[in-house]
Order: sequence, then structure tokens, then C-alpha cells
Amino acid sequence: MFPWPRTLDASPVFSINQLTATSSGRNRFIAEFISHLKLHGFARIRNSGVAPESIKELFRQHRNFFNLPLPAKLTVRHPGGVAPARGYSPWAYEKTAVLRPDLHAAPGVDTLISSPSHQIEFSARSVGLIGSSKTQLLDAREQFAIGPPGDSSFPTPQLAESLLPDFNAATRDAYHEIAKTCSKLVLAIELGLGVPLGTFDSLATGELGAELNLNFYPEVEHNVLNDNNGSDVAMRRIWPHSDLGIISALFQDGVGASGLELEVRGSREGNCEFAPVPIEQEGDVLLLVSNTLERWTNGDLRAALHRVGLPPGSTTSRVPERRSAVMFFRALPTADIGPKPHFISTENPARYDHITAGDYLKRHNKRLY
Ligand SMILES: O=C(O)CCC(=O)C(=O)O
Ligand SMILES: [Fe+2]
Repeated sequence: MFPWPRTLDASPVFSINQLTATSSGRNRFIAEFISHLKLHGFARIRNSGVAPESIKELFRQHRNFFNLPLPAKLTVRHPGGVAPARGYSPWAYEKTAVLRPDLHAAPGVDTLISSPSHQIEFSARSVGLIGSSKTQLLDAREQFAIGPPGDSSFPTPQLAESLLPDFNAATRDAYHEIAKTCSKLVLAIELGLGVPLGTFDSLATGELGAELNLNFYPEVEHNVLNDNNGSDVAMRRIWPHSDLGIISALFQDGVGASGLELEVRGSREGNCEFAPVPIEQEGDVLLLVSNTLERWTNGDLRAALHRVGLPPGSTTSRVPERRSAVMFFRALPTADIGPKPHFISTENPARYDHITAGDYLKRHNKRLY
């Protein structure tokens, strides 16, 4: 286990090509990988199978898209509502603060009151910074959501080629490549948990259910993300939350720590603290356990709480832009995401209800947009 307190940069980097090592090497790798995921809910992954050039190309497209003038981006606007997200969401449109209202601290306070992440859907606390009069909590973020290329029920709006030649095709290629890697990561998790192969992945799908999200956090004045600015609005790049799917595979443009923070587990009971997680090498992936996997494993694996704050040591009056791309690898919309029998016993009864992944997403989107 890496050292406590408050540093996640000593967490190991798992080279996923160890899956094809000799059997003793492979077994050791799987055991270390799964025990790390159980303890921390995330893992840094190298040699994931997604070519670094593909990630470079994805972020080139990412940059070109968000640099377009607003009217051009609005031609592929996400219509909102409970359907799966598709297309462009402008600045502050998606509101992640509604997801975990219990985690919002008073300004400047970083020790937060926590509750188990499975309570995400039950949280009834009012939305507001604890101890503050802020009335609106918004995300300083724009976004483009890409659905499964074969999804004719919820197609992704296609950008006119005259605006950006190749954007549609390049993001489609990235979608397939990253989905393949997600399948491999889920396989490693199945092996680690000792469940029959296909327990999670036969229901997961790169073709239906998953979503590749491009996140853009524009450069802003420091005080936009600071609560002492005299306005009624509190903004964060992204408020604390966990993702909905089985796993998320997160790529960041550039290396180092640029604001992404994960929950540091093992702090005092009842507290929740976050620390930056740097990306060491271009193309490295951050694997996050997400809610569906927590539900399926009846809490054996717990979803990673994360947020995007200020880059560490940021002292200038402007906060530099940030770009990320996250694959939400989700279950098929028709799949039941209640606990699997393998994880239920008399000592450990089911802690989650039965619901389909599609209904779970609708419930989530109703609050988010
Ligand atoms: O930008 C990031 O690194 C985090 C994005 C994220 O948490 C999300 O899209 O759900
Ligand atoms: Fe997230």
C-alpha cells in the first residue's frame, strides 16, 4: 500500500501487458492489481493497448473542436433530458454538484463529511455548500459526449465535415480502441475477483451503453473557482462524484498533475479527503471503479470518488485550461445491475436494489441536466 497521508503519486503504475506474462508473473500481477483496486478504487495503467499516437490524435481533435466558435459547437448540441448524453454540452450545462450534495464543504475546508458511495442514489441532503449561502453550484466545463458508433436509437450528432474534417471518424476510431482496452481491464478484474469470465464483460459493451466523453475546462480567472468572489454561484471544474458505469478509463492531455483529485481512503472515520493523481507518461490511463461494478460486487469493489480542482501549486491569477477524455464503460441498458449472487451471503446480504442500467442512467440524467 502506498504511503499515507495525502499523496497518491506514489501509487503503483500497472503495466497491463503483464496479463500475457508467464503464469506466475500474470498471477502476481492480477493479485496486486485487484488488491490495489479494492483498497483505493482506482489504478494507474500503462501499456493499455491504446496507442499513444491515438491519444495524441484524439486530443488534437479535442482541441480543434472546443476551439470552434460557440455557434458551430451548438450545431451538435446535446438536447438534455433523460436519454443518454450525445453531443455538445456548453459551459456549466451539466451539473455534477447534484450527485453528491453531502460532500460539499464550506469554502476553504477540505475535510469533508463522507457517506458510502453506494448512497449516491439515496442522498436527500439539500444542494448547497455546507455552512455557506451559495445558491447555485456549477461546473466550469464544456463537454462532448460520443455514444456507441452503432447506436441507432441514440445517435451521436455528426459535426459537419466543413467545420472539422475527420472529427467524426477520428473520435469513432478512438471510441473503438478505448472500448477494447476497457474490455481487457474488466477481464483482469474478473480474473482478480475469481468470478467466471464474462460475469461482467458479457453485459458490458463497447457497442451499446458505453460513452466517450471529451471534457474541456477553459482557462479561467482564479476567482471564478474561488468562493470568496461575492457571487451566489460556486463553481468547480467538476464537483466530487463517482461515475455510473462498470469502469471509467480516463486520459488526460499532457502529463503531471493538472487538477484531477481522487479520494484518499483510510482517513479518519467519517472524513473524506482528496489528493492529486498525476499522469506519469503520455498515454497512461487512470482506471476508476464505477458504480455498476460496486453494485455488482455488492461493495467488494467501491467506486472511486473524484473531482477536478485547481492544479497543485497554482498561484497565478489565471487557471490554465485542462482537457480530458473519459470512457464510461457501462453495462447494456437492459442489464440488471443489482448484486451478483457470487457476492451475496448470509454475512454479506445484498446492499443494492435491482434496477436496469438503462433506468439507472435515466434516474441519473434527470438530475444532471
Ligand atoms: O477531467 C477529468 O479528469 C475528470 C472528468 C470526470 O470525472 C468525468 O467526466 O466524469
Ligand atoms: Fe467522473
